[in-house]
Amino acid sequence: MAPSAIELVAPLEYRNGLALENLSDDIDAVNVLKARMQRESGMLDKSDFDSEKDKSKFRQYEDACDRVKNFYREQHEKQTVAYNLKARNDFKFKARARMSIWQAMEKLNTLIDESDPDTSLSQIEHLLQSAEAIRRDGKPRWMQLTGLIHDLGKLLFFYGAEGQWDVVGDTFPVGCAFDQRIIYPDTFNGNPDNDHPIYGTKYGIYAPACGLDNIMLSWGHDEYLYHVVKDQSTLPPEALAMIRYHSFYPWHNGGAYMEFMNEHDWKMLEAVKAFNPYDLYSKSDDIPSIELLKPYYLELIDEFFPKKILDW
Ligand SMILES: O[C@H]1[C@H](O)[C@@H](O)[C@H](O)[C@@H](O)[C@H]1O
Ligand SMILES: [Fe+2]
Ligand SMILES: [Fe+2]
Repeated sequence: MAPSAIELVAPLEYRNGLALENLSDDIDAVNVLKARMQRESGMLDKSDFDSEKDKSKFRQYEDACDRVKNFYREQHEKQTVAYNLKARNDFKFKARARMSIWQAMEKLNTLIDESDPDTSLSQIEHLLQSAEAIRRDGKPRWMQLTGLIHDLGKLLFFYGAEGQWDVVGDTFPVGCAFDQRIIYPDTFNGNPDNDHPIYGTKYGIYAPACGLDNIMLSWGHDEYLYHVVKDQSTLPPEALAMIRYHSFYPWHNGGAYMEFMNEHDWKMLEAVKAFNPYDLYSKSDDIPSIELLKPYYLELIDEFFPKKILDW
């Protein structure tokens, strides 16, 4: 019988089954081993077990492992209006850290995103995969840089987050009814806002066509990074929208909450949709070489961030 992908790439301890029983599913196992093998051997070419996945295999939440399901249950129960007001207040008044973009990317290297059924690579690798996919397609430099930084808001995890539930995962508005197009919609039954007399209604605390800028999206890496980048870079509005709304899948992918959009949002929706495939599908690309790519991206960062050291 032909050896499986795991057997082909696994170091001896894995082949003997010692560590494999701890790994929840095949995709985790293959990604972790692939990353490790490539890092150790300096081999960065397409390998013969390459797991190029077909597009319908991404974001399969019904088949996801318990880690992902538990993550969303907790997030959907805890993202309330009250929590979101507190998070924004903390963001405004608490000092966090000062560092460069590249330092931020390196710091994120230890975070494995519990909400993500499609990758278990470290965040720096995901950022480089996204940026490289955008660059390969000949897209503008500001968009390449947006790919490179779009998830840096996950740094929040190290600065006062209550867990991963207020950092990663898809986003959705709070203060109005939770839409059925959000993944695992039933888990909102445990959210105290769900049957609130105002927050539980279609428009809630908002008015039709008020603009997404006036909607409070569940607090996490998108909203946080948007505020950091808006004030400290020269990136265009499209880049800011890509950052702020890239996790708002019920909107850009599901077509929910359109009633709140204004004219500007319709333009931004196009940008966010153009960005999405590079974020999502690059997760099955080869693992990029951080050291080889560093000089190119350091120059790109300098182009749009006038200050080397940012306030996070
Ligand atoms: O699990 C992922 C991950 O956390 C991404 O960074 C986020 O942008 C996505 O919306 C989410 O589904
Ligand atoms: Fe993200
Ligand atoms: Fe991402």
